[in-house]
Amino acid sequence: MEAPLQKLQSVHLNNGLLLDVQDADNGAALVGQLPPKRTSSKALVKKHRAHLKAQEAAAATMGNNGATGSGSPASQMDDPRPVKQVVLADAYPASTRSIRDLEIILLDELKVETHHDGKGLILKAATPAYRGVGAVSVVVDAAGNADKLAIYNHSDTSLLSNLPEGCVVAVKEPYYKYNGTPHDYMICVDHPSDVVLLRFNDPLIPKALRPATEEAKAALSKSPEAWRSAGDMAFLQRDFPTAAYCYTEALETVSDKASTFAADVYTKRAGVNLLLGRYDGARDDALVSRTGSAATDWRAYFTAAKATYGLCRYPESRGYFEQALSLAKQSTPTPTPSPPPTTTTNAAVDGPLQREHERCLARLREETEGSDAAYDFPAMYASLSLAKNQVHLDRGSFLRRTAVRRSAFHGNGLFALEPIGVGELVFVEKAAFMPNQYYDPTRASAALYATMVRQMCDNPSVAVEVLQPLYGGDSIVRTGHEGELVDGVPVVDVFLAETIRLKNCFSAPLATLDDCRPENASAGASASAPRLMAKGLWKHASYLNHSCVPNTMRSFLGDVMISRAVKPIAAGEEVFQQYIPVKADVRARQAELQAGWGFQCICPLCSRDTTPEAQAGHAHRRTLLQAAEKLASKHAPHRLPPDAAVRTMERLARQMTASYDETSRVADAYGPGQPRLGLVYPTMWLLRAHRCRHRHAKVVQYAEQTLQCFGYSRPPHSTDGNGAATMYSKPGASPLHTVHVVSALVYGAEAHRVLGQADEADAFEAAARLGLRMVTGFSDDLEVINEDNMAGR
Ligand SMILES: C[S@@+](CC[C@H](N)C(=O)[O-])C[C@H]1O[C@@H](n2cnc3c(N)ncnc32)[C@H](O)[C@@H]1O
Repeated sequence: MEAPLQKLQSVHLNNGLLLDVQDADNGAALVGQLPPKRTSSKALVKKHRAHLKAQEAAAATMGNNGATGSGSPASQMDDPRPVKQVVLADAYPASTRSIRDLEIILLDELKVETHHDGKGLILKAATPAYRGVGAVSVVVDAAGNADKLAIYNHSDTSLLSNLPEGCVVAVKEPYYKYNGTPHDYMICVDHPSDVVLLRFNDPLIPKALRPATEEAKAALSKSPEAWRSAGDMAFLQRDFPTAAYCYTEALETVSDKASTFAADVYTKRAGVNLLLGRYDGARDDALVSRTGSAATDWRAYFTAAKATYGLCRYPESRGYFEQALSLAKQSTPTPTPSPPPTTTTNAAVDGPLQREHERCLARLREETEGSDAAYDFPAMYASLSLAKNQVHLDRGSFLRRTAVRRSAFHGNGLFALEPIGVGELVFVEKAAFMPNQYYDPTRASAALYATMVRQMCDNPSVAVEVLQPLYGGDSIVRTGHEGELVDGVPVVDVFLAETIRLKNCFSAPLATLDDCRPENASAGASASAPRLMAKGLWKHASYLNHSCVPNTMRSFLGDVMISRAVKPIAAGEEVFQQYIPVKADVRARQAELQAGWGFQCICPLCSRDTTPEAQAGHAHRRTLLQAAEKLASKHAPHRLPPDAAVRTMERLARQMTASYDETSRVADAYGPGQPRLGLVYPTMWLLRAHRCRHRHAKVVQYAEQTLQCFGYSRPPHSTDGNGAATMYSKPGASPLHTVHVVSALVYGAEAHRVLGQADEADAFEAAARLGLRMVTGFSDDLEVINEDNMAGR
């Protein structure tokens, strides 16, 4: 399999610099060939050491200068680790074969720009690694050949992320890359599962690569007890990856895996795995560590409960908590004789175990009840803080009202399992992955990719749940072995991870509620200063197909996505979301969907907008809209625009209305209940301009017109309190709900009240409150969208 040479880029997350842009043209002639000349081992090591020295010196100089800005060692400690940006054009699958089934070759057999299918390398790191976007070291093979090895995407929890000097690794089905300058090549490992750390006494290691020093030889003959002590030492130094490694060696070398010694080491490794976020391993180790004695087994179940809590598998976690509680009670049941008679002195039961169990029960309540009360959204909102790193909220996912089914639109979709009323929760989902990094889109994407890959490497079950089922485009190849353990590590295909990320991730503000405030709504919206958002992946929401006029709306509180119905949804009906805010111009929005997600939308809005009759008036309406936008750019509506500007905008709105009316006469388009999105902009401008001038009757007029532009009728009065829901529930209509609908309702209510029309004002206000809850996920505080709060801006 020969990959074409591509321009390869690496993105440095700390400063967004492109670090490694190569012009690969010089290497094109060498594709599939042995390199004409090899650099000697001595020269490679010398150059590498010089490079390391220069890096150290640069770091020391920056430190001495007291540099604390981005790029300084101090700031890099806090910054996310650099990450390689994978280039999908270069995609190749991860190896799914054991190193033991591959033909072992030598470095001088590697061909340039070639994936060596069916082949493997056994290599020893001859130098300490240089760490940038990956770990780069000089490696040697059994014949004494040397070359450079770069491994990317390794989790910090693995010793391989540092590629320590002296370690011996197996590289499966290696890719040999031309590095852009003459005679410069490198073995490039993108998939973390394509490289495996070998134990020093692994029979695969050729004699020439076996430990030479007395110290290393002594390590080979270390007793299980000595490995355990080494693990304890590393643990005390908080070097958890090394501790896990040592405990593993202790377990590999102990003869009786069922001994109390082994149980003790399993317990220790479970604890370390828990600290490292390797929850699958923590649970498995904890369960293996059971000895049949209640006095120790309650701890094993407690660890298993915490590990499965970390994986958000609350029913399983509750099971372990219950076992832990029951055993803990048995182990030290010392009832106190004096009152109260039922209390025990068991600190575990009364302390952390009980507390953690209750926390788990709270998650289960959220998952099953899914009510506003169970979640307490205002408390979630109040707890959010970027500065304090509080964006990951401790909450369960309420998913039971919807399920994945085959969709008539595309592949799988999400379907309602029961009727869902307007404004009700459709689902609430905690992100599977969402780094706490609110960046511009490129850096936020890189951060999400890195988080996904690391968490999947650390937890095979997570890799299976993501890499096997989620849609990743039509061209991606799956082997069916994603997440499977091969040579002790889960198969993680980083190109597949990236394409899944691309198709399924969502951008999330810290809180949608804050995004709705007029003073924030336009902030950071330009291309040169894009709005800062985190990117995350929500597994259940990944099944949502798009509609420009969807029946749900999403909002965010930290890493929790809230989905509410904006129309009544019948049992069995497909649930849709809007992937991106809908543009009035159908060609522009179709182009965006095609470019981002590869499909042509056929929702009711797009179907109508693309008929020949609708298209006939399209060019005219676009010209009118451009004129309206130009006028609005000169005169902000809330800053008392001159009369002439108001008259011009009214004329443009009339002309636009006439154009829609004309289309509506000849086709089933743009009638009542069908949005006229081109009119939204001028109508909203007029609504705000008249509000600013206190022309209340005009405000009412344009509030109603704005509602019509989105496909709604004015909210009816009702004595039973259902008027608001009625507005959003018109059968057969395909309206579009946005925060602008809420603004129109709020300003309409305000004007009605000033005009003494209390019933109308109440109806508008009730509809606004319901509408705002759907937009923000929970709040109906209309003060949030009051434009008066941004006076002077
Ligand atoms: C996040 S996935 C949605 C779930 C996907 N249908 C599945 O089978 O898992 C996004 C992909 O679904 C497809 N898709 C979403 N909405 C669509 C629509 N309205 N019409 C056609 N394809 C759609 C596109 O291929 C898009 O890249």
